[in-house]
Formats: sequence, structure tokens, C-alpha cells
Amino acid sequence: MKVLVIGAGNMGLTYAEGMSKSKRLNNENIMVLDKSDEKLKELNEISYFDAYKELGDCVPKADIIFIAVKPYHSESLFEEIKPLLNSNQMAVSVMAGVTIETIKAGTGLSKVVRAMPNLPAQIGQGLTSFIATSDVSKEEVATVEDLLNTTGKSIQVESERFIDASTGISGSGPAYVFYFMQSMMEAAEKMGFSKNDATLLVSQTFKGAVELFNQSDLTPQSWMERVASKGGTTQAALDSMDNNKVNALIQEAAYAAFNRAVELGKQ
Ligand SMILES: NC(=O)C1=CN([C@@H]2O[C@H](COP(=O)(O)OP(=O)(O)OC[C@H]3O[C@@H](n4cnc5c(N)ncnc54)[C@H](O)[C@@H]3O)[C@@H](O)[C@H]2O)C=CC1
Ligand SMILES: O=C(O)[C@@H]1CCC=N1
Repeated sequence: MKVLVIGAGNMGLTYAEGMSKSKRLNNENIMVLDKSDEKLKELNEISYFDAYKELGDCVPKADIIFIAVKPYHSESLFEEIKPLLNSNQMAVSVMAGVTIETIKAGTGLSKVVRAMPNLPAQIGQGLTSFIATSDVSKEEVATVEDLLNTTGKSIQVESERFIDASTGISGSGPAYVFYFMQSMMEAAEKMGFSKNDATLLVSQTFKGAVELFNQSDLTPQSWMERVASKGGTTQAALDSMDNNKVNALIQEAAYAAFNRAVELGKQ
């Protein structure tokens, strides 16, 4: 089995690296293509795959083609790639908002997997949601699942709506966490801490809180109650967040990403 990754950016390279550790593939079976010359120089330095610039040199050899270009580059890529594909090949797209219908029409392929990963995939801690068309066999789904899991965990969803929904939760979600971290670091610096200390105070707090949560069966609400003493400091902060409707605003933000994914799919 040979896998080709098209688009060697954050996501494409992450998958290429993850898959290089898969028992299903060895390095000669992984091909990576990027159209940027600068990127190509970088790719040629990496030993765990073969780098390509021309679609014609690698697309016909691939069984599975991972598409990891930006959504707005998909149309031109589809035009170039379509004449080179055959019906036995499978496309796995990680592009936000690009629907299965669009991928099928653009590539002419009927075996299509649409996936939504997230950035922690870079350290093997990603979460990918995915859905496969009915032409993808059970064995092929298992293969794709194994490949996706080289970057973390995955869930197979029932309908494409959940791919767009998971874009609003897990796909874009790491940015919400960074947003919260940034705000807390700014508050720490305003209180007089150095940048280094502010960074440590916040990063270790996030790490510890997530680890506590992961090692228990408790809900976030229960953990909040364990931190907060009646009439104490945490309650003052939580009340401030409630008064400012932070919960509703976070949910609104997640829906904004979900809606944007749906909107991208209509373009
Ligand atoms: N960055 C993230 O956290 C996530 C990104 N995604 C999706 O992954 C996809 C890629 O995102 P990133 O890796 O962040 O983008 P990126 O900009 O880092 O990488 C895209 C790469 O594709 C290359 N490229 C563009 N057109 C090409 C073509 N026709 N042929 C070959 N290579 C081409 C570019 O040179 C670039 O190296 C996007 O569609 C995005 O929606 C999905 C989930 C999370
Ligand atoms: O912002 C984006 O459109 C992509 C999809 C999820 C994370 N990054």
C-alpha cells in the first residue's frame, strides 16, 4: 500500500510523520507533494518519505491520497489531479468545510473519507473525526482509522454534519484554549509577574487541571466546586464569568466555527 500526502503544511507533514511510524507502512510507501519550491527544499531534507513536486510522478502510484491543502486551493488541485486518478484509489481529505459531494465531483473518486483533525496531532495527541462513503470497505475504513490514529485518537461519525460540528469543537478548539491561556498570561503580567513566570503559572495550571480531569470520572462542574470555597476567591472569579455570560460566549464562538465550516462547504 502506498500513501500520498498532498500539501505539506501543518497538517500534511504531521500525518506524513505520524504514518511513518505506522506498522502498515514503511518509508518507501509514503510520498509527499507540495507545490511550493521553498517547502520542497525542506521536504528533501526529510528521510521518512519521498518528496514530489509533480502530481504525474506520484498520483498514479498512490492507493490512498491525503489532501491537506487549504480549502481555497482545493478547486485548482481537483482540476489538476482528476485526469490522473483511477476508481480504485481513495481520497482522504482533512480540508475544513469541503464536502464529500465536492470531493467526489472534483476528483471523480467514489471512495472518499472526510476527516477533521486538530493541531495536537503534531505531538501524537490529536483528535480526528471522520466519515467514509459507502464505497469504502470495512477493511479500508480500518486501514484509514489506523493511519489517522498514528497522530492520536479518532472517532467515526454518523453524518457529515458532525464533521462540521467537530470542526467547531475539536478542530478549531485548540485555538480557544490558547485564547484562554493568552488572557490569563496577560492578567498575570498585569499583576506584576515576569513573562516567564506568567507563562509557567498558566501552562502548568492548564496541564495540571486537564490531567486531574483525565484521571477522574468527575465532570468539569464537580471539579470547579472542588476548587471553589464558599465565599472565596474562585467563586468571585466564576461569578464574574457568569455575570459576563462567558459560558454563552464560548458556545457562541464554537457555533461560529461550526457555521463557518458549513458555509465553506457551500462555496
Ligand atoms: N491547522 C489546523 O489546525 C487544521 C487544519 N485543517 C485543514 O488542513 C488543511 C491544511 O491546513 P494547514 O496544514 O494548516 O495549511 P498550510 O498552509 O500549513 O499547508 C498547506 C500546504 O499546501 C500546499 N499547497 C497548496 N496548494 C497546493 C497544491 N495545489 N498542490 C500541492 N500543495 C499545495 C502549500 O504550499 C502548503 O505547504 C486545511 O484545509 C485546513 O482546513 C484541519 C484541521 C486543523
Ligand atoms: O481554521 C480552520 O479553518 C482550520 C480548520 C480547523 C482548524 N483550522
